[in-house]
This record gives sequence, structure tokens and C-alpha cells, in this order.
Amino acid sequence: MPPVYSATPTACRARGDGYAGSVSVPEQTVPALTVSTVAIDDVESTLELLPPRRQLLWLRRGDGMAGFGEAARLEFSGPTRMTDAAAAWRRVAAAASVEDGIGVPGSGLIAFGAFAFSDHSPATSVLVVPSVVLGRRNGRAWLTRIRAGNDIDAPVPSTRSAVHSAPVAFTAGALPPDAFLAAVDAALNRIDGVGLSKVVLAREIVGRLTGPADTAAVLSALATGYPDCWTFAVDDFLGSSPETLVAVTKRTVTARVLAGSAARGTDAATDQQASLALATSAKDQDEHQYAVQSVLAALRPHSPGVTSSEQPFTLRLPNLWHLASDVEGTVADGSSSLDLIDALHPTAAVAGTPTPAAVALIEELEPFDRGRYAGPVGWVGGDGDGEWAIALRCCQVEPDGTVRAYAGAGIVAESVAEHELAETSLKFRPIVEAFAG
Ligand SMILES: C=C(O[C@H]1C=CC=C(C(=O)O)[C@@H]1O)C(=O)O
Repeated sequence: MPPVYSATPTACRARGDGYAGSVSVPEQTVPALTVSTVAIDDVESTLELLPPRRQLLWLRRGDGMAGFGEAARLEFSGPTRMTDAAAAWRRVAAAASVEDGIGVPGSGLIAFGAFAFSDHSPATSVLVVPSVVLGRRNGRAWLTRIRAGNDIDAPVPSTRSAVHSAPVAFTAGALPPDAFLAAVDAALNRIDGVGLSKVVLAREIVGRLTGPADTAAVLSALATGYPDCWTFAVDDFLGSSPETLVAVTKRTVTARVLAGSAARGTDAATDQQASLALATSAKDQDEHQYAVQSVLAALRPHSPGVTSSEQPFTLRLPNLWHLASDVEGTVADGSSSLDLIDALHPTAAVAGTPTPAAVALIEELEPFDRGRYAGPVGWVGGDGDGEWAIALRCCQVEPDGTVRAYAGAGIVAESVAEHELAETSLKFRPIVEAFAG
């Protein structure tokens, strides 16, 4: 029987590959994982290897990892979901036996993860340890096999042609456009620059997969359409995020903070104008600075010298311009990437400033649970290093084929509700177009 693992029985449960149910077991019981990584010539077209559903993927500019099968699964919920995950992962890593012949970020033991936005979310937060990982980074490729207990090695996947599902049409979900406009106005009435300076409000759109429910083609469309974003998939939660919440590599910590957006121009001249207008907009600079300061404040206790670029730059995506700042520091207290996502989440790019007031207003004005939207999504290695994005431009595909996508916008005193609504429409574009077939 595959291993069953619970880091803290009240908050988390886990199961091995093929296990039909979940059982709480004592804290000391951790899966004994055997991990072996070997160098391979190259990974041919990762995207063509993906299974139809429940893919594990982390990819940017062709580099990254795809996971196959499930050697172990850890589930968490509630306000301590990230600290529980950090503690559980330390125990899993300490109990694992690892042979890593390549030693690059992502080789050896890894788990793919996604965490719910809200402390009260019914959505589970997960770390999934795959049975097989194919990875590529900076011209080096590898194959990792991970076995739980006496399980036999899982097969290495072979290429297949993804079956394009019928185009999915999205309609307004909870908080349709008119209600979103009203919610933004309500938020503007509450922004006083003291008790609340910024809040990020999101809305939902809903579609349904019909026919063959193969979402590998959706991931291909996202990865090719948005190559500079992190294309991710964990537990049928998929998307293409431009925002790095935190990356930790051998004590170096980095982040890319985004906040402040503008539509792309329709030709080179208007596009440049749009970028310039964004760079010089006081409203967007304010919105951006709240997000940068929230990241610096959260990282400082762990990385006292952490800094951000002096001025934000404009980041060009196919659908939008964003104001962006890169952050860098050195981890001084041994924090893992999971410790740091716990420290950072939720940043002012997805919640607001100050955080408690913004989160309370989100709960009041958004009539839906965000699930894993705007939560951390990424991967962690056996040494605690890892890369985590904020889950943006994403959707959750539910078991019955319902697809729920979310997009939000930062509201500050100078915001105009109609502009914020238009911005969310642009942010839905990656998902809407990837599902359009
Ligand atoms: C909340 C979202 O975007 C955030 C990230 C970049 C720019 C943002 C903005 O300009 O409002 C948001 O802070 C979203 O995509 O759903």
C-alpha cells in the first residue's frame, strides 16, 4: 500500500499514488521517499508529454519541470496552511534518500504546490510529490524518479497529441460586471488613506468543458502565448502568471513585484505612449509602491539587506503593460521558500494596504471564495529552495468540467471603476483565449 502521511492531523493529510482515501496518521509518520536524478540529453517538447488532466507543470521560456504521477501528496488548510507545509516538508526531505547527479534548482526531490488565498478557504492547499520529473534549465536536462516505500518505478511518459476540447465560452460568475463596478465604488468610499489605502478586488467568470476534457492543449496555448510568464498546473489549477512571489536559490532571494497596469497600444506609437503614461501615472506609481513596500517589509526580517530597484520598469506582456520592480536579498535566517511564501502572502499586489483591512474588505465585497487564485503556486526542493509565483491569469478546472477564472485590480483613491473593470477583462484574456481553442 502506498504511504499515507499527515504532517499535522488536524490541518493536513496526504496520500500516496493510487490511494483511494485519506487517513490521519501520527505526525512522526512521513513517507520514505527514494529519489534519483540523472542527466539526460534533452527533454523533447515537455508540453507534448502532459497527461489530459491533473498535470504538474512549471515552465517559463522553455525551462522548468513537468511532473508525472504522485509519489506523495500533502494537503493543508486554514490559517497555518503554509507554516504547516514548511514544517511537513522539512520532515519529508529529512526522511528522503536522494541521489542527485546534476544538482541544479529543481533536480532531486521536489514537490509542486498551490495554496489557497484565504485563511478560511474550503479549497485545499497541496504539495504534490510526483513519481517522475522531467526538467530542463539553462541547457541542462534531467530525469528524476521518486519512489515511496516499496512502490515500483513509474513509467517515463511518452509524447501524445493533446485532444483539443470544444471551445469554452465564459460568462459572468459571482460579481458580474455591474456588481463589480458597485463593489469598486463601495471600496472607493472606504479608502481614506489611513485605515485603508488600497484594496485589490477580483471578479469571476465561469465556463464549462464539454467533450474530451483534455487541458494539455490549454497549457500549450498559455506557454506559447505567454512565454515570459510562469505557466503552471497543479491539481487542475492552471494559468500563466507574470508575477514571481519569491524565488530562493542557495540563499539568494528574489521577487518580481507587479502592480499598476495599462492596455497595450494598437500600434507601435500608441503602445509606447501607453507604457510612458503608465510609468508616469501617479495613481499607478502609488498602487505599485504599496505592493513593493509590502514585499520588502515581509522579507526584511529574513533578509535584512533586501532591496528593490529604485524605479519600477514597464513590463510588456501580450495583453498588458505592468509596472514591475525586482527585489533581491540574501536569506540570513535559514528560511525556506515555503517559510517565505508564508511571510509574504498576501502581498499588496493581491490584497491591499494595510493587509488586515484590505483582506476584511475583500471578504465583505467579493461574494465568492478565491480558491487558489492569488495564492502562492510553484515548487519547493528538498533543500527548501524553490520558485513561487502569485497565481494570476489562472483558473480552476473542477471535476465536472466547470472552469472558474478570476482576475482583479488594485483600487486606490484615484481609481475609476470603469477602468478597473476594463483592466480585469484584459487580465482574463490569457485564460479566455487559451480555452477558445
Ligand atoms: C490581481 C491581479 O493582478 C495584480 C498584479 C499585477 C497588476 C495588478 C494591478 O495593476 O491591479 C494587480 O495588482 C490579477 O491579475 O488578477
